[in-house]
Amino acid sequence: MAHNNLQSAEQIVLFGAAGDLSRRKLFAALYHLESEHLLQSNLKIIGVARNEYDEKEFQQFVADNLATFIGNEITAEVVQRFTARFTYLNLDFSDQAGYKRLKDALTSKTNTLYYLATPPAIYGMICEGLNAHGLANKYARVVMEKPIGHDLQSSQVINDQVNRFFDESQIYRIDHYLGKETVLNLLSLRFANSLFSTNWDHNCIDHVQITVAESVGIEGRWGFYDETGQMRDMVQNHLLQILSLLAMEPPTDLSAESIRDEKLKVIKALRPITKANIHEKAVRGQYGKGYLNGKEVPGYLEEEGANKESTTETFVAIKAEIDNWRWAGVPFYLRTGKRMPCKHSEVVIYFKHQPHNIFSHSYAQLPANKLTIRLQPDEGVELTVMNKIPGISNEIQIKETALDLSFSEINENTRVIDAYERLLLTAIDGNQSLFIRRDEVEQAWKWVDGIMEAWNATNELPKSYAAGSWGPVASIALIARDDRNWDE
Ligand SMILES: NC(=O)C1=CN([C@@H]2O[C@H](COP(=O)(O)OP(=O)(O)OC[C@H]3O[C@@H](n4cnc5c(N)ncnc54)[C@H](OP(=O)(O)O)[C@@H]3O)[C@@H](O)[C@H]2O)C=CC1
Ligand SMILES: O=C1O[C@H](COP(=O)(O)O)[C@@H](O)[C@H](O)[C@H]1O
Repeated sequence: MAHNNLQSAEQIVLFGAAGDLSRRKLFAALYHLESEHLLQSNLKIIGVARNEYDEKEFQQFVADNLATFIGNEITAEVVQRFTARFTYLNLDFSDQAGYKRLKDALTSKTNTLYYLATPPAIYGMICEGLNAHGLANKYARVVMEKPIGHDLQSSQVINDQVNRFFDESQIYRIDHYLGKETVLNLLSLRFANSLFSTNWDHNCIDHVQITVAESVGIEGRWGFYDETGQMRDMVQNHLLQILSLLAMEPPTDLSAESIRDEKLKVIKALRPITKANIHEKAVRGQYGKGYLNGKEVPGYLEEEGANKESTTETFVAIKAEIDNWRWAGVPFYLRTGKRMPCKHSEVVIYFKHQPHNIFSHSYAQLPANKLTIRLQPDEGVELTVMNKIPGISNEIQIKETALDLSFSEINENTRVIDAYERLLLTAIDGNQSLFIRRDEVEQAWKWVDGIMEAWNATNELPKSYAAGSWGPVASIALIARDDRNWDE
């Protein structure tokens, strides 16, 4: 088994270089790193896919996609410098003998990052090809895209296939939410501010809400999405990663292992949701037709390529509970869906009410303090506090006031870095802290599988909601039962 020596990669091999992810995200992210002079001058990138391109044609393909997906911001000089790094190899990944050509195209004994931008089902086959030609060596690291499997068992199969040839220290499992500025800021907010770190538990916090709403529908990938659904596509990875960063104990330092150890403990402590309590704890929905920005949009079953019988969920709401000392009695309400009114992701921490109200002339019940972390768009942090209304009246009058830290205002001239830029740079540098360890992925599947099994056992269909709404009525009831409301 090879172990990586943690120096910067000098070669990137991009498997699936003609695919959607490469075209839309990876070329653009690497281009931005190039334009900011963050790529070493000797870094080479080899695109590998089935299509027939020669080197010049592939460089043109990269340039065309930069123009499409970045647009006017690109400059000819940077495009020229960037595309000159690319070569191309035509390879069917099932052709094990063909990896000899890849070996010949690479410089040996050089740190090499293999980016698997392909369907996860063929990760094992690619790793086997690399190994057969001596490329799964100590100079290699592998980036794997999500989803790693469809459930715990299939995820174990993929992880086993890759782990046969690569040590965990060489494997970088992507969850692009961990590359987002605002998600990373959860660490600084929690652990660099005593105001929050000393008030971050069941003594002070009433409950937490995590919303990841998207206005997009299925965007021409019905087949893929229908096999997956919102639970596997968003909850198993992105929402559980956000939840574990919010709920974890302070890591001893910022190293990959310290953070991953703490995140794992949170996922392990999630209380199982079973057939016995599924109705109380979780809601799944599927969008019907509706209106978004004044325009009629089709329902999930009317999308192009849809199977009219599909029961796949496009919306999930969950009341998650963490069975540990810090979070006893503090629910974490999660919700995520497609075709919601707008793209809007946020975390809201509701603090506890004051034990006694001396301002009852102003408020029958004092509103609790609330910390809102806007993940996207309009990234920022807002804390609501009670404040005196200026004036000379006999009684002190108070009102709820927001301390608003909008990132675009405080970082006015700073470009918002795309998650893939940061993730690629850290993977090139051999830093695993923003990537997910195998046990985290598998523990997350275990919890999610339990919920999926419970749903299947009920034989109930997902609840319908109109496109452009905030999800099925049942998701409002889920939180209203506890005498709470979703943040508006
Ligand atoms: N697209 C996105 O926004 C996101 C994608 N992902 C993940 O990234 C990965 C790639 O997704 P995406 O780019 O959308 O998928 P695509 O299907 O668009 O691209 C996959 C690429 O792999 C190539 N490929 C597949 N099988 C073989 C093979 N046997 N031999 C040679 N080439 C092969 C395809 O070639 P060909 O065209 O010839 O089939 C294509 O170039 C997946 O794991 C996906 O889940 C994750 C998050 C977002
Ligand atoms: O991983 C995925 O994420 C996107 C949402 O990502 P964001 O960065 O735009 O919030 C989602 O649309 C997609 O279905 C899912 O696979």
